[in-house]
Amino acid sequence: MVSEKKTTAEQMTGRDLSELIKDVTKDSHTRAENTELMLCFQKANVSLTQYKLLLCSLYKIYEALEEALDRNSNHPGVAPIYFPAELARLKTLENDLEFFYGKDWREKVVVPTATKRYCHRLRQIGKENPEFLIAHAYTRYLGDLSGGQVLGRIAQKSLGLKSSEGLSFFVFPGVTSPNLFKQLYRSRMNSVELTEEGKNGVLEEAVRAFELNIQVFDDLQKMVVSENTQQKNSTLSSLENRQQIYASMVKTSPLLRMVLGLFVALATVSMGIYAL
Ligand code: HEM
Repeated sequence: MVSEKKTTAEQMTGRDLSELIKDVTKDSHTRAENTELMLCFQKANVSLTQYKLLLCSLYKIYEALEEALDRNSNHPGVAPIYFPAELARLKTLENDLEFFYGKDWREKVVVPTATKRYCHRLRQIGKENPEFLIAHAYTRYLGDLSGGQVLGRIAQKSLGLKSSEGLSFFVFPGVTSPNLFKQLYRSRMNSVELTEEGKNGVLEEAVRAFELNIQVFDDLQKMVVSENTQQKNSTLSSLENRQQIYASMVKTSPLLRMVLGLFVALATVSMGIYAL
């Protein structure tokens, strides 16, 4: 289920991890780009609800990812790709959430089941297979430094935000050139010593990481649809309530009925005079 594109031992021989990981996640990347949420971004059609819900989930995901990376920063499978000063996103997400939700944002963070599942997996491998964190760090950070940069500009335009308020997640002050940094990151990934089994494990984990992201985007989109439906229903029901109140007022008050009758008669006569 996890390995979408099996990489044979022959195909793997002599190839760097950074090349292999890009190869095995190619189809997953296309699927992630084509989720409804990501398509909304690409069409510059992101609503504030969508963006705020995405920030909540990213906050929980980076909290779990960065906790696991920090705890394993000396592990030989993690140390070479550990770049907290350049990459850490947790603080930026806290700032953005405070901007949108206010001081008590922590009480307002809501996430779907898929996000909880993703965080659970991150905590689990942090304890059991820290070298698999390479796959998750690659999927998130290199994605943020690639398509993520365009998504930030689109979000700013879609939401009509001034400056970078609410968008610090997309800004990497410690990375002067995303392309150069990605090259360095790839070379560090390639320097990690892994057995064939370990390498395969990382590749499978990368496909899983994309899958977990896709599930989060799909769940978030369902939440957005259900929030919009709830809002529509509550607008409709308040309209219905108002209509019922007017109707019962007319029914119960003879005076009001008389005034309304007089008003209708006057309007009819005025229209008649106007027509002459
Ligand atoms: C609107 C959605 C997206 C667009 C337009 C987009 C676009 C891109 C582009 C243009 C690149 C650079 C490709 C290259 O250098 O060859 C890239 C790389 C990457 N993207 Fe995305 N992306 C999107 C969504 C995602 C998502 C959702 C993830 C992961 C959850 C992701 C993960 C990555 C990764 C890991 C890379 C680095 C690939 C590598 O160099 O090995 N992307 N993306």
